[in-house]
Amino acid sequence: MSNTRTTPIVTIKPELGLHRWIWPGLFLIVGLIAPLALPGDKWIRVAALALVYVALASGLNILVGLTGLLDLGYIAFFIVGAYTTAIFTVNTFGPLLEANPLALWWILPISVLVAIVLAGIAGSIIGYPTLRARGDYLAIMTLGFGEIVRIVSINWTEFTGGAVGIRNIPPLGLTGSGVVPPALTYYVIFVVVAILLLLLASLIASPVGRAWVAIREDELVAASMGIRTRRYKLLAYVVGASTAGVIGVFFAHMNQFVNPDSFTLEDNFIVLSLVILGGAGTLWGPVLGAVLWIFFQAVARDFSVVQEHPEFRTGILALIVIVLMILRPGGIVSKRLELTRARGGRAAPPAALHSFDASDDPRRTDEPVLAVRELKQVFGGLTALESVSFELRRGEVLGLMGPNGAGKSTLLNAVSGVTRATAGSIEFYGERIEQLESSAVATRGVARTFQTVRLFWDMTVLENLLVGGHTRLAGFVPKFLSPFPFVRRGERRTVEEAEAVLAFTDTWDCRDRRASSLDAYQQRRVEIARALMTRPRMLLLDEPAAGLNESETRDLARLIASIRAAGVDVILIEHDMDLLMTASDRIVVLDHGVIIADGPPDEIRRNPAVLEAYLGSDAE
Ligand SMILES: Nc1ncnc2c1ncn2[C@@H]1O[C@H](COP(=O)(O)OP(=O)(O)OP(=O)(O)O)[C@@H](O)[C@H]1O
Repeated sequence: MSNTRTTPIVTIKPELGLHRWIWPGLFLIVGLIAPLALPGDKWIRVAALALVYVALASGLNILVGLTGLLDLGYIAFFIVGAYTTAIFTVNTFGPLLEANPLALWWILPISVLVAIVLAGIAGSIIGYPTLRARGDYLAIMTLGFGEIVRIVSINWTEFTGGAVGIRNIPPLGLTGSGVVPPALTYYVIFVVVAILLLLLASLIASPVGRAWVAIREDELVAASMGIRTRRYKLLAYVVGASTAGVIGVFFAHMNQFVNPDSFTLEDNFIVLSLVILGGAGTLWGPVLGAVLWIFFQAVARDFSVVQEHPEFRTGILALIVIVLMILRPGGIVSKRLELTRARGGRAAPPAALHSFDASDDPRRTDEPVLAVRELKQVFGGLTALESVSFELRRGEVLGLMGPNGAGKSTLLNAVSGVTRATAGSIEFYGERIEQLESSAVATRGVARTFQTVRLFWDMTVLENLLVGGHTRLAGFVPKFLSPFPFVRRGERRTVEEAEAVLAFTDTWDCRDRRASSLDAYQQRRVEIARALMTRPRMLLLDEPAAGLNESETRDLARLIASIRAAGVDVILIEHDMDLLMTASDRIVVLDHGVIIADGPPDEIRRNPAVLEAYLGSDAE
């Protein structure tokens, strides 16, 4: 069988030079001259409001666009920020500010810090229980949370002033009192939003951003690369919430009052629409979406039909989003996000794999690499595995065969932590791993591929491999600090390693190709390369030859042999008997969840129980 390409080849190279400064340059220039160019104070106020929505949409984009987590209660974090500063500057420090208005310049940073902490806590409160929820459940939970915060703001009268709200919040002037020109307020908000965008952009360009996109693309695979998915999802909530909290503070000072009418349920949908309109998952899409919408809304307000029916404005937004989703599903700025700028060489480096020399192995013991004992897996009424016991020894390729539905993939899922076994034990280098999450199993040195190839389709091949190398890119905290040289050095080293692995798996030519534009054999090899990037000690291959032709299968056998020679032990599930018999040192045969044979390929070939199970009546 030969492979046919179904999608055109898409090559994506990082933007270098001046090109990458177009959007930030445009934002800075337009942002700086806007108050000078706009006709009058009314429009400067509109521009300041647009900046508030830029920050809101960019923060929500971290959740919805990058990480793929729907949040319909996002405005709650904005409310937290706005009320924090209102309570601080009016209730707590009000008398002090009256006596000394300049005190605003130290009270404001405190307000911002407290807003970050409170909104961050609110973000983790909503984030934590929703970590296991997706889709509809997540949407409803976030919507509910948003409403709880709004209702609390209405009813907690002694703190929030109830329906009346809090008035006389100091303006964003240099003196902290008096009448402040709108242009000054605008520039303060512009600086804040520019800083927020810079922080978000550097976070997105760091390994954290790549981990978020990996979670959005395929959470299960991201976990099997060692990414602690719950931690990163929680981080996305905290970052998104803190962004809304900070801009909430400045919004309150801009308006000089807050009350429950300042924030409606509808605002959640508007901000979400702006993210989608501009381009979810892009850096500049939400910025553009917010600016266009707020200005459009301000223009529309002058039309009599909109004055009579203000609800038309939201209706128009909904209509625009629907039309855009049909014509341009990626949003106005549908430009793909760059997930690394690090570049290696132009020519293929020497093919190499981080090899494990058993003699230096500090964990070297006489124990087997993997010992599975009495493993049982029950799905509802179906027993997929029944008391399965076997071992993988050092330096071995272990074949796993059995008819369809025998339980092979179920076994691999249990070993790699994708599913939790019902009973029994799994030891990897003497350590019990059957209760561990798949990310923890991966960090201990177990990598895997999937029966149906599961790449991060929207990423390039190199980016796929960098996700595989994620756990080595410094600790959790430095992963945030992408602009700093030591993180970039780490990234460059990982890129070099990825390129060596690409050469090793003979996929160097695909380095900058979008994964979705690879042919079937390239996909298989890239999936193996990505697994090898985790520097595994054991590699689990689930039917890697499915869909390959004869010569590709022979190549694959050679690749498996060189992986083993590099010190990685392999468990190979395969229906292709030639490959299984040539590549394996020993074969375990499963049938109906039970091991019926375990021995060298020659013995298995002649084993009557195997012939009976595999070939049925043809065995005779
Ligand atoms: N998550 C699940 N929930 C319910 N049943 C499952 C689940 N996963 C697997 N099964 C069932 O467990 C049995 C074993 O399936 P498994 O995929 O492990 O077989 P396999 O040996 O890998 O087969 P194949 O060679 O066709 O991939 C099948 O009957 C399957 O329907």
